[in-house]
Amino acid sequence: MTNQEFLVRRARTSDVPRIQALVEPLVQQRILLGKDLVVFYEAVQEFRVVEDANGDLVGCGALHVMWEDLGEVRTLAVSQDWLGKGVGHALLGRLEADARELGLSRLFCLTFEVGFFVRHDFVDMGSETVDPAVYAELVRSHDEGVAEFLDLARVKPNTLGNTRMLKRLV
Ligand SMILES: CC(=O)SCCNC(=O)CCNC(=O)[C@H](O)C(C)(C)COP(=O)(O)OP(=O)(O)OC[C@H]1O[C@@H](n2cnc3c(N)ncnc32)[C@H](O)[C@@H]1OP(=O)(O)O
Repeated sequence: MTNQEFLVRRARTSDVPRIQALVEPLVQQRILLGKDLVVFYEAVQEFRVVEDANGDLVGCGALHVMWEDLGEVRTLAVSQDWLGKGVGHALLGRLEADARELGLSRLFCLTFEVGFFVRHDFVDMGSETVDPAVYAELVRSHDEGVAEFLDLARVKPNTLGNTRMLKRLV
């Protein structure tokens, strides 16, 4: 355990059903986008999870690389019983460390939890996007998160009410 209460670790394939179960109530509330199990398995290397002293999975979060310098924090979720106990902070810190290790300098997220991310030095992107040459490359992606980053019209239903936020890693 990294402290007496919980451990942040890399996800394993055996965690995937528990990650989906953790996220499901938030999908029902339209806070997070629903994903099929196969999509979670394909992304398992992107995930960090938090387990409590009983080995129960109480949090998850993922880092998705979009471009040379750019990544996205995805599927950051903490179970109801563990909210406000530093699990989200620990997960985001680990994902940021992963991002630095990969050589990224900017982190994107799309969220309703603006206060939490502001307190972690994310800022509202407004209508900011990227330079035209990079835009032309990114727009070729089939990934929904990239489309959300670019603020494309086809993903407006996903972004409605959410805030596009960015953090520059130093
Ligand atoms: C990119 C995306 O995935 S966007 C989606 C973001 N996720 C969601 O919207 C899903 C729903 N929300 C959640 O699951 C959670 O609210 C999260 C992930 C946003 C935050 O998770 P939490 O574990 O509650 O965060 P954490 O406990 O670190 O911080 C929340 C507050 O708890 C308090 N807190 C932090 N550590 C402790 C602690 N050790 N003891 C008591 N309280 C604490 C602080 O007041 C903190 O406030 P701060 O934001 O000013 O630092």
